[in-house]
Amino acid sequence: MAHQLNPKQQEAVNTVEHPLLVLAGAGSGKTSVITTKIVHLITQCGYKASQIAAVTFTNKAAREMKARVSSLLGGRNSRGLIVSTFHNLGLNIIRKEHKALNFKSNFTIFDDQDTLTLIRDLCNKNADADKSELIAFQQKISNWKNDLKSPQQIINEATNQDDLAAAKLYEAYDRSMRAYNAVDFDDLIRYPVELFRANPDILEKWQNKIRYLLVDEYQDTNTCQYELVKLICGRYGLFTVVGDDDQSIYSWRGAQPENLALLQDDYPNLRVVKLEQNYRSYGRILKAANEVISNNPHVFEKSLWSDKIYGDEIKILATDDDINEAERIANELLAHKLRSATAYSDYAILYRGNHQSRFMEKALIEKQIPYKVSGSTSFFSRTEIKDIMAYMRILVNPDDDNAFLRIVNVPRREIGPTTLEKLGLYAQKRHISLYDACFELGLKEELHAKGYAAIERFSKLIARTEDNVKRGDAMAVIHELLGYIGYHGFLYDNSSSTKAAEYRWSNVQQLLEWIEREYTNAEEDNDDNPLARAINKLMLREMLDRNEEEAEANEVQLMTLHASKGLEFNHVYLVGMEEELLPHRSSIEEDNIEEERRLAYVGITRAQKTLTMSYARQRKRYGEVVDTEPSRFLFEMPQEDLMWEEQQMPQTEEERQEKGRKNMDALRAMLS
Ligand SMILES: Nc1ncnc2c1ncn2[C@@H]1O[C@H](COP(=O)(O)OP(=O)(O)OP(=O)(O)O)[C@@H](O)[C@H]1O
Ligand SMILES: [Mg+2]
Repeated sequence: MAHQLNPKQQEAVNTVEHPLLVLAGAGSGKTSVITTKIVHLITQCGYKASQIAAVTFTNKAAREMKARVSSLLGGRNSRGLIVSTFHNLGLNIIRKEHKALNFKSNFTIFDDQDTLTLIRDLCNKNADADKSELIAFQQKISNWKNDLKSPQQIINEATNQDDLAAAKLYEAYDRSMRAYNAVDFDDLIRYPVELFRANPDILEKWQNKIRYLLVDEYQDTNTCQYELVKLICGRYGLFTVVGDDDQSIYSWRGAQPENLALLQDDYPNLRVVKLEQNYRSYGRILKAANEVISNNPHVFEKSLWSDKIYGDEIKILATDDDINEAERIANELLAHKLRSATAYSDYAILYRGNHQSRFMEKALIEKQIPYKVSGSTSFFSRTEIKDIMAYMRILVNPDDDNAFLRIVNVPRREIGPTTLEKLGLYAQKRHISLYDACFELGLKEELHAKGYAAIERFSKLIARTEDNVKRGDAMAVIHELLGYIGYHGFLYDNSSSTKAAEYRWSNVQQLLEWIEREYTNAEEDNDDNPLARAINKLMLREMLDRNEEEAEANEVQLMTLHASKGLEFNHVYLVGMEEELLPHRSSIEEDNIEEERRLAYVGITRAQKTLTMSYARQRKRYGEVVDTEPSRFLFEMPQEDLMWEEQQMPQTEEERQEKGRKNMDALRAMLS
């Protein structure tokens, strides 16, 4: 299965003494270079596997890479090889260096929802306050962290009252996170960077450990991640990074394609290798992709060619509405499968936003087509999973107030909002966590007897369980806890049907299995807090991806365009090709079409053999049915390679002119 590398790829693999950037378009074998290079370093250059770290973008990609390396190494040892995401690498560093960072070993990871709750509390807003303002704050804080700015710096830089207020909020946020013994996703990168900057000895230790670093999807690293790369690689810059500026799709997380250019400044001895042969897609698909992306301005000129066959025309389905679109796609897929004797796993359905999967799933279920939705949030954003995770989090870190609030009344314990408010005030006054406040004598005087009794029952239950976890078989204790609180029955009382309840309960079982597996691993590593380690790992959604791995059976893959990065499928369906969906409305408003075009480029280049696209003429948006327009990107593709199911017949004169203008623009762009 190992293929012969072309000379350029070989050059990239052999360049070991210089920092190296591989800059190349989709499907040109960048990831293959990384995999082969790891093997080369171990077998030809005297590196131990444990001295090499490779950073990928998703856990799924990390797993695939690890498996690939192991198989290429044959019998040789790949023990200690680090292949992980930036966040997992950061988590590892924090875990090992938590003392220097002033965290307790049982620190928790807050997800976006947790941090939003915290921000809401800090702003003194109630639960149904307008979210958009809070999200804006959340985004601001995230940006500051990614730019490695401390709260103090931001406060000093503030020039008006609004800025100052936001800066103060950042400071309060930071303090609270410390108090909770918690970190957020941005901290997973920021803290290692701060740690390394402040402690040369710790940095040296890590530099000695990681002797060679490889980074995939480099175009999506942000300032903070780049800083981490620079610190780990030190002066000599023993690294290989590979990327494609045309696939940069995370600007909203602070990714800067300019980092590609920065490398040259920071490492004057940088070597650059460009790859130009695409090994993935049939000619027509590659041509369409190239033409769409040629509408973006380019810093780095690239040209991709393929010696594969030209392939079928790209089909464009015109459908009535979202439901019809889903049914049509399911039918098309089934018909294609019957005609060409393929497996379900040869197919992927890609979309712009997670919400688009709903109708798709329904249609697939009706046709009994096995499928798998992969993505970063679906499983872990389920209520039952969040509930159980909150129980787990409070067991490993009782100071986690968000977890406390999530489950204090789940299942119902008759603890009313007034009681909670008083508890909150009390804890705030005393600068302690909600959980600790439960045990203070002073609290009793503040609460009604009934409220206090309920709080006491709850806190004692947690204390008892925590104690039992420490003493013995944590998993048995957890199962017992769920039995005791009657979570199973609670699900039945709170689900729309028995079937829904069963499904939710099976999710809980699934989660417990994952926890158990991680717990056992941690125990085998003699971790002094195995449950904490297991829960933290889960918080990083790693288990969700593992679920995908198990399911890599014979199933159609459903995912967002963002999640599809780096992957490839024989037959790709790109749905919802409409204005305001792809390109997304917010990007149109912000005049950020280029990023949307890159997203379309990522989608198109996932396809190996066939590509089908669809749009709906009407779609439900925020509860309202609206008329839609086919995406401008459809008109940017070479029209001779498309097979429109329906001739585009604009209705009014105005529409006709608009269409004509679009077509002309597209044509001009193609010719230029
Ligand atoms: N020299 C080669 N000969 C034959 N096939 C190759 C060669 N190099 C890579 N491939 C195959 O081409 C496909 C694309 O490779 P790979 O995923 O490494 O590309 P990539 O540049 O990382 O793509 P993306 O930009 O989408 O991440 C894979 O199926 C890979 O096995
Ligand atoms: Mg790749």
